[in-house]
Amino acid sequence: MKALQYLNKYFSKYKWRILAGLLITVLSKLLALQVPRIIKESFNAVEDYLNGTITDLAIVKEALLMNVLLIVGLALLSGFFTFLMRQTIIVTSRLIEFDLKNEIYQQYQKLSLNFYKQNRTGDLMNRISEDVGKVRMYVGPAVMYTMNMIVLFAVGFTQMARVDLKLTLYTLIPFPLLSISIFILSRVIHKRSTIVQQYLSKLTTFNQEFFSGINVVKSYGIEASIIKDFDIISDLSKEKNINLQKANALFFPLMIFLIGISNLIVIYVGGNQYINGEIKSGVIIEFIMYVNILTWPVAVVGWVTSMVQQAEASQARINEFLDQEPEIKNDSETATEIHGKVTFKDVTFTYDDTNITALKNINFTVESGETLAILGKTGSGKSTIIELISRLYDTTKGTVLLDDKPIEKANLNDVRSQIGFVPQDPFLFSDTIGNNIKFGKEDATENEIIEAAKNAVIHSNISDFTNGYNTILGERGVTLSGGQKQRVSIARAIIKNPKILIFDDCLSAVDTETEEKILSNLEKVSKNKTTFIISHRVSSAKNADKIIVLDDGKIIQQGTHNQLITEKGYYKDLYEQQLLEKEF
Ligand SMILES: Nc1ncnc2c1ncn2[C@@H]1O[C@H](COP(=O)(O)OP(=O)(O)OP(=O)(O)O)[C@@H](O)[C@H]1O
Repeated sequence: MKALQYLNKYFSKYKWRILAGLLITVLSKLLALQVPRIIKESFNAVEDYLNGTITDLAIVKEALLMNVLLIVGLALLSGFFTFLMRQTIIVTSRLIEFDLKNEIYQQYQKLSLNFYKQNRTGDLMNRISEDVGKVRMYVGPAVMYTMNMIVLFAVGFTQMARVDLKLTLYTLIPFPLLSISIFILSRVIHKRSTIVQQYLSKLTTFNQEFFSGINVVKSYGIEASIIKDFDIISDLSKEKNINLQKANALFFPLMIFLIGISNLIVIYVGGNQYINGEIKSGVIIEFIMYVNILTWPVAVVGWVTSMVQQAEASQARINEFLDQEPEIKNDSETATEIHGKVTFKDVTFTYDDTNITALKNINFTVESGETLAILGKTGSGKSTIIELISRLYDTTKGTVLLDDKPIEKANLNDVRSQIGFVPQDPFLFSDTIGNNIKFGKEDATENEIIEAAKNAVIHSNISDFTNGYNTILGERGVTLSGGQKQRVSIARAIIKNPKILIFDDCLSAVDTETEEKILSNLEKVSKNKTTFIISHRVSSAKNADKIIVLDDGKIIQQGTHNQLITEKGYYKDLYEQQLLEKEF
């Protein structure tokens, strides 16, 4: 129950609704439990007439009619209160479900990049949907059935004991057996449903990866082997589901069997008491009705226990994420004005998950408004530098300074809002092209969007689409080419008008002519902005104020284009090689 304590704050938030639910439950059950007594009185009246205690038939008939009307009235009222009970408690559980989902979602937004690397998407989705659903069963139905059971049992038992204590005790003999066996069965159901849940998670993750990689699957023609893998998981999932259903199927027969035993006891013991003249026949009918009313809450004990156990397991999984502190925290609440000077001072960085030291003792300074080009072989650490500037990670050793102060001291939101980042593999949302560009500046006007698109040399492509900037992208819309996606992503960064612009190898998918155009536009746009250009092409780097060349996480060359082409090394080789390629 420890994990579930987390939900107490929500119980406290909705305490008045829950208390109202409790009150309504008490009323509804008090009314429902009057019915057996009224039926007993009706039977007793008939019995009294038959054995001559009452002689006036009209009185008996009138009593019967009154009782029938009373029962109908009670049933209607009790039904109305049951409706209200569900309205209060189940609605409260939906409100708590809503709050909890929002809380998890907000936490997902806060958590750092590493968290997303360590956890699979299917798992993240399951915790916010399936697990929250299980927790809702605890805050809703489990609470409602528990209230129901306590009220029914307390009131029902008192009423029965008042009528006949001996018969009450006999009637209740099978009840502990009933609750113990249902408790055991519920544990089995719980274990099996946990396994079913795990397989559901595996299936979700499998499908999610398959749909994301559909291009690769189709182009490699490996559908058959994917189907085979899917069959294996889904076969196991089916087997586990059948196992669960076998246990579920035992639930009702077991309950009906034990109710039957209780009824037999009432008939046998009550029948003997009747023969001995200790009770009237109406009491037997009354007790049979109590047995049937009380069995359900007893049976529900096991079910509720299993619901609580499942909710406990789910809440523990949710807490695991909620308790995680974001690795990158915003330590400064005060606003920070960003000018854009970036300094790396003896920076070393090791990725936790792979233990790869991607940067080793890096030192450089880029003045505000300057452009730095970063070149180097693949895997040399270029993107890692960018990740440290955007504070997606913090350094392992050394310091990144922003405007001469450690970047950790700056307000994280201000840092990120002053960075326009174009990643290597741009991501566009399933939305219109215009909205994808506006993503960088929500209140951008149409003219600003067009201006940014022109600077990214994508405007004419967009204009060629029938719906222009209103063209929908993504699953149900147009698929852009790699180069077009890169340029929309560049427009998104430009429109933001940030102090720092970062282009991570984002011109790789455009031809050299378009690259030239974009670079010349960028020169205008990036005036007074600190700009980082990562590239494998000298053409992208040559106009930069500074160039650094990385190899295996270390700076092996730095200087300007004119300096580096005269220096023996990677840059000169690359320059000559690309010059030759151009000539051919
Ligand atoms: N998120 C990560 N987790 C663990 N290791 C990583 C991660 N990202 C990069 N690495 C490793 O760090 C090293 C540097 O990677 P980085 O992406 O910075 O290189 P790069 O120079 O940008 O390469 P490319 O030109 O191919 O984009 C590589 O060995 C890579 O495998």
